[in-house]
Amino acid sequence: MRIYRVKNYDAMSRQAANIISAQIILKPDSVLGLATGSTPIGAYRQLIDRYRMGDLDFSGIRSVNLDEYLGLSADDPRSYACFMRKNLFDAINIKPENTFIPDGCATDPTEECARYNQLIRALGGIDLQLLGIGNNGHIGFNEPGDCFAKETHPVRLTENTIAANARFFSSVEEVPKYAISTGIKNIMQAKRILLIASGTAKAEALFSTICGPITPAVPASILQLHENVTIVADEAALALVPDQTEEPL
Ligand SMILES: O=P(O)(O)OC[C@H]1O[C@](O)(CO)[C@@H](O)[C@@H]1O
Repeated sequence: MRIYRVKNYDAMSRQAANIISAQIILKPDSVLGLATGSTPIGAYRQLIDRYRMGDLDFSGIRSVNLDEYLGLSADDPRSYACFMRKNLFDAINIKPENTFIPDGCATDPTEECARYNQLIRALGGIDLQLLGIGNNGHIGFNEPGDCFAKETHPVRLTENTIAANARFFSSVEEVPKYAISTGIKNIMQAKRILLIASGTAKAEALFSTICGPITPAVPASILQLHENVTIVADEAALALVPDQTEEPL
């Protein structure tokens, strides 16, 4: 694991964008695994700025998102499909037909999961998987449990996640209770993983991820077994992790 300890959210966003930009430049037809939530928004803004400056070209990039709420259509402003259009896709030259997100309105979620797994395989796998982390240690919507979830699957969200994500809805009651998430196996099969985190709310989860035992009770702890993981996190998020700083690129 390579850990970059940076000052704050802006520095985290810049450093994450540096890594994603390098991936795009070195492999213009990369498959990027993308994440939602507040954490990646700054990195997405950086990528948009670099695209506008003429420094990045997304025309050959394919993207697969980690997850989607069940019951929200791609047009629903609260869906992750809408989040991605608003925060990244509509502002860059990625081809809409090259962006993939599980269908939250699939009539048969299990079938949708199988289709999504097949899609990731057909794309040749994920070159760089961007991850945020839930304050309970979840990655994607892989919630703490008794075993590591495998491939894309329907999930019941924990009360913790529902409460944490209520800020994107008008009330906690509106937050969907179920989602479709790619699994730990999909994530672990990515060639490279970039996990980003900011703020004290993530400190315990990050400590357990990096320093704790590998356990499905902390889904992100499995990342200790991946050979190419980079964590970019700010001082607040890394407050409990002993300092072994590497200088940012
Ligand atoms: O970046 P945030 O908003 O703290 O969310 C953290 C995590 O929670 C999710 O948004 C899902 O709850 C993940 O996609 C994300 O990695």
